[in-house]
Amino acid sequence: MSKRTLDTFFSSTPKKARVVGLSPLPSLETTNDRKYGIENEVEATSVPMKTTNHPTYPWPIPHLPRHIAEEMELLVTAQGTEMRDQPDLDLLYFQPFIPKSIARDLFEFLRSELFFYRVSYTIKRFGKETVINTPRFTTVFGLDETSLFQPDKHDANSFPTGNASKLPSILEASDPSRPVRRDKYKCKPRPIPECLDLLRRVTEACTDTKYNFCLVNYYASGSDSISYHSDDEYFLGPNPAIASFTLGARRDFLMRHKPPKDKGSEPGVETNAKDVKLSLSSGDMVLMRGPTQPNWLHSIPKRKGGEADNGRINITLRRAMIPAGTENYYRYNVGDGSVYRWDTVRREMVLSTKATDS
Ligand SMILES: O=C(O)CCC(=O)C(=O)O
Ligand SMILES: [Fe+2]
Repeated sequence: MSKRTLDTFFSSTPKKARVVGLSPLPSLETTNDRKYGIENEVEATSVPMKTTNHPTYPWPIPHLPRHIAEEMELLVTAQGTEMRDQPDLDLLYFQPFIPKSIARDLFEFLRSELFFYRVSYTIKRFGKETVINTPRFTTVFGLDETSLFQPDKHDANSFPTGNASKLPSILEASDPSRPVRRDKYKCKPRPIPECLDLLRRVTEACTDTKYNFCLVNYYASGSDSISYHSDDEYFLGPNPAIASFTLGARRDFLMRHKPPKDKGSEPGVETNAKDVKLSLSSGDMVLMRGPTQPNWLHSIPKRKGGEADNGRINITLRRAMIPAGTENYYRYNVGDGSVYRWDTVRREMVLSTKATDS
């Protein structure tokens, strides 16, 4: 089958590729192309780099370099392999979704340009307040289904900038002429930057599913991890579909069936479900859908040595239905701590001197 772009995917007469969301000026992304892979573009030093900005961002996030964006546009017909060989399991596994030709540059770009957090929070465990230090870097963008960001009047890809205490409006999705009540959100939601929104749009086309949140994890080494959990919170609605991408180092992704309710027996015993282990490599995407989240747990366990220490980015796309989802995601993925940025010389995440003004 010939490759189709997002544009042609939705129209009956295939047109020449016009990259959705990319600047019509051919020279705008050359600065980034030189930094993240392509060396031989035309010089365009006087043209500013295109970015997404918003008062909640610690710094503007550049659009994707053109060579990455153009490849991504071609992915709308990517085909995954179904995995439904265990009870209650429904996975669509793309090996890869993002081709190797751009996976490395996309990884380097996102690691360098996004802002990250190392979130701590307290929970009550056995009646005692316990501090949990999230064992990975996180960041999040998006807004639940009940609201919309007010785009900039002149450019649908940017948002009014200015003083964070005077945030631009978030609008009621049911009546976009109306800003939301001041107390609708305690957190300060952040729009999905264009560089991640292109991935969101392409994934929507491939998976026939809508997403309004983009969560990003950075596992700096094999000591970073995520413990067994399921993403089946009530604010995602029943049987939520979650698209989960890997960039950078290969890591094991483990899945196990939840123990049958009220029986107190070992996992898998009554369902005959076997544990699942996927070795996720750069560019892979796993779509978890149907009964998977209510019935299965997943994790990225700690690992000693090997390529894990080169760093891995995970991106998940999800759809939150109500404001409780927005509050939850910002609390656990941004929190109220300091912002980190990748230091290209030290080759590690460092505390940024730029204070978050959100
Ligand atoms: O890093 C991964 O592959 C999994 C991340 C995950 O499960 C999550 O963020 O909920
Ligand atoms: Fe998860």
